[in-house]
Amino acid sequence: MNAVEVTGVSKVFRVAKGAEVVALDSVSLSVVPGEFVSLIGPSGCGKSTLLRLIADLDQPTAGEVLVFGKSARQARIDQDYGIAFQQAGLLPWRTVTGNIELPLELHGVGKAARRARAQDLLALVGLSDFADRYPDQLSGGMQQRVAIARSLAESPELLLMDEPFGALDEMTRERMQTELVRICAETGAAVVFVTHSIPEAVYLSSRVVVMSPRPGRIQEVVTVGLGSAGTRDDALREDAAFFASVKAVREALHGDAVHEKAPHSVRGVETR
Ligand SMILES: Nc1ncnc2c1ncn2[C@@H]1O[C@H](COP(=O)(O)OP(=O)(O)OP(=O)(O)O)[C@@H](O)[C@H]1O
Repeated sequence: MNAVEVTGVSKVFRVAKGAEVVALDSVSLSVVPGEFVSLIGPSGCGKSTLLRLIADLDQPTAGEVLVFGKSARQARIDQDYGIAFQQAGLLPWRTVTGNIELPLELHGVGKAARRARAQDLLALVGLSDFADRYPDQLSGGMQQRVAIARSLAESPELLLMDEPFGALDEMTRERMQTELVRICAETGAAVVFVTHSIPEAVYLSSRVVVMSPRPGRIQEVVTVGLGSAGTRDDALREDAAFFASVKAVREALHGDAVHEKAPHSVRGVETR
């Protein structure tokens, strides 16, 4: 059974004066268990919309979204996935441990079990020494690591991540990417990951889904053959195979620019 099955999904937003924005048009995508899939594409191509539909934070205008064979709504009710978005979204009045324990607390997990789980997760993201700090006492990168730990609290088999490293400096970002790959290898979670960074998408993913805007469609899916998550380390960033995949994704994105130009020139000819 697929972790995510998106079939023929369209999303139309009604905006001012009856106008419509076709954010997604007939998008289909399958993500198998344990697979890391990135969504990349120009601003406004519908990446966040697609992730929000999978997370049932919004509903499709047409088509179907299944998560582990259930409706998106049922999967949300059953908390079948963890979510980490760009803003860490931590509760400022709770300690790091309190934030990580929150989803467990909401599901009635006992105090001792919650504490033990939080300690494991803090070790996993390298923040054991910061368990009793408050979010505003941490750097942005540390806060995002806490958010990732929280998204992993219930050992989800699926993580939905929308630019979780977007605000980080390049060095912290690369370290976080390495940590995320390690975490996924350890937990076997599938991931749907939205990013603007080609190297980030290539480093993390087994497949990179390249999207195009107006209307948002899947333009190309680039398979990245860089080995399993467990074998990906920093040396990979200097590897010829890595650069080849970066080039393939870049070309897929540039293909979009070529497609966009063509109709304009045709229209120009028609109006003359
Ligand atoms: N709630 C909304 N109401 C109206 N239009 C929306 C809404 N949410 C998204 N859109 C529109 O849908 C399109 C896709 O937006 P979305 O945020 O999914 O793109 P994106 O690829 O994630 O962009 P970015 O890379 O800039 O984050 C855009 O044209 C956006 O303006």
